[in-house]
Amino acid sequence: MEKAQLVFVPSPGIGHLVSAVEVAKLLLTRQHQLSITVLILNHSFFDSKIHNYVESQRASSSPISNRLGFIDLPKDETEIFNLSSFIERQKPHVKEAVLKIIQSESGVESAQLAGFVIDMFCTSMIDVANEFGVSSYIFYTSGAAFLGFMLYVQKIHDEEKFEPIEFKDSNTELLVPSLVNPFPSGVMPSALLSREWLPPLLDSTRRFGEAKGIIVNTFLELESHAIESLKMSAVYPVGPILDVGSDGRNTHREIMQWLDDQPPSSVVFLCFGSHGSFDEDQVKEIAYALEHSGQRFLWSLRRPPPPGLQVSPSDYEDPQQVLPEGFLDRTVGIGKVMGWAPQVAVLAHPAIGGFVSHCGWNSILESVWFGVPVATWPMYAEQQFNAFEMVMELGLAVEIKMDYRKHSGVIVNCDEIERGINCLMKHDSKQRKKVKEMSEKSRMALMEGGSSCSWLESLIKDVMNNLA
Ligand SMILES: O=c1ccn([C@@H]2O[C@H](COP(=O)(O)OP(=O)(O)O[C@H]3O[C@H](CO)[C@@H](O)[C@H](O)[C@H]3O)[C@@H](O)[C@H]2O)c(=O)[nH]1
Repeated sequence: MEKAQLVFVPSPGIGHLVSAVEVAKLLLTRQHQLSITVLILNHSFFDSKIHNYVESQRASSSPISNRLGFIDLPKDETEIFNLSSFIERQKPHVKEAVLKIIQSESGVESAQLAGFVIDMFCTSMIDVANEFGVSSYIFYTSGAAFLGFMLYVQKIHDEEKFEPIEFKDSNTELLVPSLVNPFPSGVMPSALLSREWLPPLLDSTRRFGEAKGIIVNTFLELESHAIESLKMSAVYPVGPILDVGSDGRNTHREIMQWLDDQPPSSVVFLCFGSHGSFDEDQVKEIAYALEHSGQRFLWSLRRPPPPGLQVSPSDYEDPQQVLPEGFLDRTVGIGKVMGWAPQVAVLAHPAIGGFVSHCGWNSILESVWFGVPVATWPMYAEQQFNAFEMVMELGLAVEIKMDYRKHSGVIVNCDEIERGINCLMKHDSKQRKKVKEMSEKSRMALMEGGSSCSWLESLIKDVMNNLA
């Protein structure tokens, strides 16, 4: 069999990059004639997490390491960051990197370029794949229901002049093919209400049909209705694709040891993704709720970036400066406050009984994988949609809020938060039972003969056939 080469172009966010690299690893493990180069888009605004992650991947050694390469593209120094124009400016860099790969692969035993795997936000890279005369596959880092939602919104936007922002205030519902329940106006995802994000999102969605396939980070048993509703070119639900390797003990020994000392399923974990942070007033309401609830807790609390700066939140040197006076002393026996958390290791720990989450898709898949029920607190991007799906469609979450939006000025009060947390931590809830069952299904999906494993095989076959 001929050797094949794929080029991956992930979006430069940790929630996109990690799962793209994990898909690459899955493909390489199953197909030994394949090698993959991941192109790392580079901007001076990006935080060090991306760089550190890539370095850790470069340093790790496994049987597939010699077939998985990373290339850093030249750093873009443009002052104001706008994703779609940034991606557009990367095209010549991508082209140059791919030309170099092809030239270095010119021997007899060389691997032929079999296609591009392009992140859902980088669809303009289809143009570059076309220049090389190879197929494009989209990697969709969110769920199948949201993919179906975007396809539907794009259709009614183009055909019936549907405007998400007008719908949001209409108090009506949408009948979306990828959802079982009517979709209420209040949970229209923040990204679709943004002047900056809506046009590129619609542009990307319009181009999905040009791809030879769409690889979705989901699995059939989780989103069966949504997956079956997608009537378009090949969709490959090959998930859940997660990086569940670390046990957190190298970097967060003290926190992990504290968890070791807590009873099973007794701790509520609060964590809001790579861009989640709250103003001081909201932080205090969360603190009051935790204290009143009496539940054990582990809270990843992060400092918002300075106003107007599009950078990620950072960790507080001293979180006491935003917490109610004496909070840390009063809760010393039952809770911990920290910055960036080793989320996967925390969710894997038997002491964790519930997860207050912003509902980023990776966080959702991680909660499912480890069988931890979620309380929804969406903030940005498509998270309001995911919260709706988790509570109403899948029954895997309870609601703290489904329609919260970052920078909306709304403050969720402590009673509402406390009610949500107590509901989340109930031992015999139907959500807990259901998420445990789904956890087992998620693991089976990836086993030999499981649904995702079979989809992965068909994807590999399709990629290898490109060389025929
Ligand atoms: O303190 C933290 C916070 C996050 N994480 C990890 O970072 C990832 C975060 O991913 P995700 O939960 O998907 O959230 P975002 O970083 O917000 O991801 C973006 O990308 C996702 C995939 O497209 C979307 O679903 C989200 O809405 C979008 O904001 C997860 O693997 C977490 O385990 C940590 O390890 N520690």
